[in-house]
Amino acid sequence: MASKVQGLSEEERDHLLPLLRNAQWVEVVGRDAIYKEFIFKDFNQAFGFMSRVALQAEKMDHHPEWFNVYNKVQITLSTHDCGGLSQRDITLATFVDQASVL
Ligand SMILES: C[C@H](O)[C@H](O)[C@H]1CNC2=NC(N)=NC(=O)C2=N1
Repeated sequence: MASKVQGLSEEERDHLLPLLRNAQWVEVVGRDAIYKEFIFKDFNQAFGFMSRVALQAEKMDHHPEWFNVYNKVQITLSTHDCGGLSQRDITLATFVDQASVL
């Protein structure tokens, strides 16, 4: 069974969510999750990005919900093990942003 993951505290949310919003992540309505859309030059760039994120996700054992068509990748991050946002989503969001500009 997946062990318990702590959700973000109110203090952590107050600190972290504005930083994420500055980086164009939005809070999903009706669900404790964050979302961002990435547009690349073409499918090759989009899939290269997804490959980098996929390898990191496996390393972290923390996986994105995502949707890709051609050059567009839409990503939702949330932690199923705590039913909402945790530090793991923040860490993965930071990695995703870095991987999107390589
Ligand atoms: C068993 C396995 O470690 C868990 O199910 C992991 C896998 N990847 C995961 N990914 C995400 N986004 N949330 C989780 O709670 C999660 N849990």
